Amino acid sequence: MLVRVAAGIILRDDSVFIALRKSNQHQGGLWEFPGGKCESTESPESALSRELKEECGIVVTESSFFKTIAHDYGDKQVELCFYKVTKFDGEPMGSEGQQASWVPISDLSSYDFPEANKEIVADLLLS
Ligand SMILES: Nc1nc2c([nH]c(=O)n2[C@H]2C[C@H](O)[C@@H](COP(=O)(O)OP(=O)(O)OP(=O)(O)O)O2)c(=O)[nH]1
Ligand SMILES: [Mg+2]
Repeated sequence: MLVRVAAGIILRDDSVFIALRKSNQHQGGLWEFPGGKCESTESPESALSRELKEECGIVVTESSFFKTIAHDYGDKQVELCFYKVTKFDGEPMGSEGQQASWVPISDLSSYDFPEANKEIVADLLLS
């Protein structure tokens, strides 16, 4: 099963907004950049805006494509399109009851992310 996912690296000053995946979800208990699956005819940009509205309550007003990462989890193959979200309306929160918070980019290595995110986290730590 291959799923296309759009995820937002929501940035403000030197911090990034991350959320904890619920224990019953795939890769549960790990931190993520909020986002979700692209619907069949949906562009990644549209999926990003829709998912960040649903999951974090923000309206994306400026974003730029960062990187695509393909990863095989064995039970699931994902193609993750990461976008940097640099402007948005509203204050992000965990709208679906998930734990979420702003963390300094320099602290990202203290959080456990899914395997597919390791390269992105490394890129951010270097930037
Ligand atoms: N959103 C997000 N998903 C990630 C990241 N890293 C990573 O491996 N994934 C994987 C976990 C899931 O298999 C998939 C995303 O699916 P999802 O569960 O967020 O999708 P969704 O929001 O549409 O959720 P649902 O309604 O189908 O439960 O991508 C990440 O940083 N952000
Ligand atoms: Mg999601």
